[in-house]
Amino acid sequence: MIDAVGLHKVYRLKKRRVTALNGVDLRVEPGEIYGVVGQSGAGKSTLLRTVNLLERPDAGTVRVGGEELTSLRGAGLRTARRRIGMVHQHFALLASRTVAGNVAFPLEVAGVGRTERRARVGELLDLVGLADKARAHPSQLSGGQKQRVGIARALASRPDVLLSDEATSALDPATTDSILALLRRLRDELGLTILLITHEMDVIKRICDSAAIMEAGEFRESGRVLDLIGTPGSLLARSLFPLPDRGGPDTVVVTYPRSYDEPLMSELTRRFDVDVNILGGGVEQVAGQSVGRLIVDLRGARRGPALSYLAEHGLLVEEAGQ
Ligand SMILES: Nc1ncnc2c1ncn2[C@@H]1O[C@H](COP(=O)(O)OP(=O)(O)OP(=O)(O)O)[C@@H](O)[C@H]1O
Repeated sequence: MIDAVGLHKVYRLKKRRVTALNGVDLRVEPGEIYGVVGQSGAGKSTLLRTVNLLERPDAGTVRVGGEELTSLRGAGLRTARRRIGMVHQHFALLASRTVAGNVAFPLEVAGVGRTERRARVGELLDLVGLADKARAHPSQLSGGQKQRVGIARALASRPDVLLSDEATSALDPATTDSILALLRRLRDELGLTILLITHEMDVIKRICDSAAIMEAGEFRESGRVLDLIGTPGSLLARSLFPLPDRGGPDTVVVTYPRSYDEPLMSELTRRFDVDVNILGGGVEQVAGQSVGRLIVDLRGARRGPALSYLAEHGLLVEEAGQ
């Protein structure tokens, strides 16, 4: 659905040049929730703004739904952009307009008639659970409610793609949960494709199917979240499951990249007569699976076969020192 290839962007300031995108390739499949995570200055906002051509890349192409946006300008680009909604961290609502007026705004700009506009605004407010707030003004709403208005407005033109610029960063944890749940429901019900940027690993863990870790204008790694977690040396796995820096020569890191019903650790003790001492780790729900990562001391004459047994069962085993 989104296919961006070879994106480069350099900002030229008075005394220096800042490379915000340095050869980024991004592919987001239809109906996928894709998260780009990185620290401040990594280039996430520039990437997001490049996907809908609010920022024109110096090099590279952007295709959305098969259409090459980088080849469009003017009215053609404006029409193509209607297929892409955008949600902002600080909501960007018009204070003087009611909730309904804010949601109606893009429809007015697009020349949609009054009767159709009213019906559509009603549908959208229902969709985000704010039907009773149509006449309220933004100042009367909580942060979570404001973001729901932002989402309803972004969906007004029935886009296929939603871009989310740190949509939950200004919200408390419980409200963040409810907005993430809403985004997932919208993906499921409307078949939306969602590209979000965030500095919170938790957002990746909670709703993303795929993710990229961005640093200094580049993707350090990218792919399906569960595949990345199961890849040796994965930065994403390390960030999602920080482990204590402990252990010695017998210590391994064991990653479960999907849910397992079998009690593998006790099986290991029984079958191979090894001592298993868990030094740290955790199990979390990621992309609908119970995924875990443990740092374990594993000792005994049959340590080697025990580790092979884990690997044969699809677990990733890495020596802790590596
Ligand atoms: N309009 C601009 N003019 C000059 N430099 C810019 C501009 N926009 C971004 N930059 C610079 O480009 C780099 C990438 O910025 P960008 O905002 O894309 O990163 P980010 O990962 O989204 O960070 P943040 O989370 O802080 O917004 C930074 O060094 C930033 O200072």
